[in-house]
Amino acid sequence: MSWSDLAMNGRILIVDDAMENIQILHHALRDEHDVLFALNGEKALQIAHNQLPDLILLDAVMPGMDGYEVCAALRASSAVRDIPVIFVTALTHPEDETRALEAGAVDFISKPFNSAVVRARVRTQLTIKRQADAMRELTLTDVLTGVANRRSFNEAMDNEWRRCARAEQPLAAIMIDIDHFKNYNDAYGHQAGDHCLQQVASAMKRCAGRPPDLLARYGGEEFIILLPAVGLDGAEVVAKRLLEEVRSLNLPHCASSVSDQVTVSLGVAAIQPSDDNDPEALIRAADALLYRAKETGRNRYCIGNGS
Ligand SMILES: Nc1nc2c(ncn2[C@@H]2O[C@H](COP(=O)(O)OP(=O)(O)OP(=O)(O)O)[C@@H](O)[C@H]2O)c(=O)[nH]1
Repeated sequence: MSWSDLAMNGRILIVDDAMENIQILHHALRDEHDVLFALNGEKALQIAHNQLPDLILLDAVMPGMDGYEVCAALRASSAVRDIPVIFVTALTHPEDETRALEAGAVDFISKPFNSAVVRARVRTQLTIKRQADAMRELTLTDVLTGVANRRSFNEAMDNEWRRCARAEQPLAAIMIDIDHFKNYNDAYGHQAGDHCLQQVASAMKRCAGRPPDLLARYGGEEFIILLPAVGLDGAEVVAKRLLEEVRSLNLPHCASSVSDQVTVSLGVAAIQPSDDNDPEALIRAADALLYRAKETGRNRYCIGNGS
């Protein structure tokens, strides 16, 4: 993607209580972007959460929830906190502009505005937003396999833990380790080892691909899958599929005592998150069960409840 691409084809939400103002902005932006609109603050928040626009153009003065309140509500929600907001308003005092910026807006445009200036400012903010998204993606992704990294996993675990505790739903984790991977590296070389990790990661991704499921690289050749709202029975289904999917890669492993192909061992645990336990309990349980799977022959899963 080039610099200029970063500034185009955004999803822009226009929020204004006057339809004619929306129409003018829509006219200014429609050739470069996908435009959504809302006639009040409540609707704007709903659309922001459901459609995750790249940028919001927000009127300050509206009946009911005004622009400042909308901005504060956006900033208070982690799902939409990073969507940049540009105020577009008939207010012109420096205090109004200051208040908007203090509420979290990234820019402030006074009406009447010039369409070319609005387009240029939207392009600038869109570019910044996309650069920030790309940076964030980099900090959360494992470079070799493209799956989530440990930091990303920790964030997801905290969120899902709280979500499952509130909803009184279970949370399952599967810890996965490639069998005799040191021998694999020694036999085939480190580069082949890297390639093996990539293929095993892709295979595992196919087994746990529903939106709340998360596959992460937990350590060198150790992976973890988090399965929100899944109990032990569901996790066992995923574990069986994982073993099968890795076997069906048919990757030769001449230095394994278990099989002539690459295999994995799994520790499968589930827990009911609450105030009386913590994420570590689930990880510890999955890790102990993985250890047991290794001890009892590898190329298998061991399963149990977290305490
Ligand atoms: N190629 C490659 N190897 C890695 C990477 N990260 C870790 N490893 C290797 O993974 C191996 C892990 O070996 P061990 O933890 O001793 O375990 P193992 O040989 O898999 O044996 P078991 O787990 O007991 O079946 C080490 O040799 C690490 O060097 C990586 O990114 N690329």
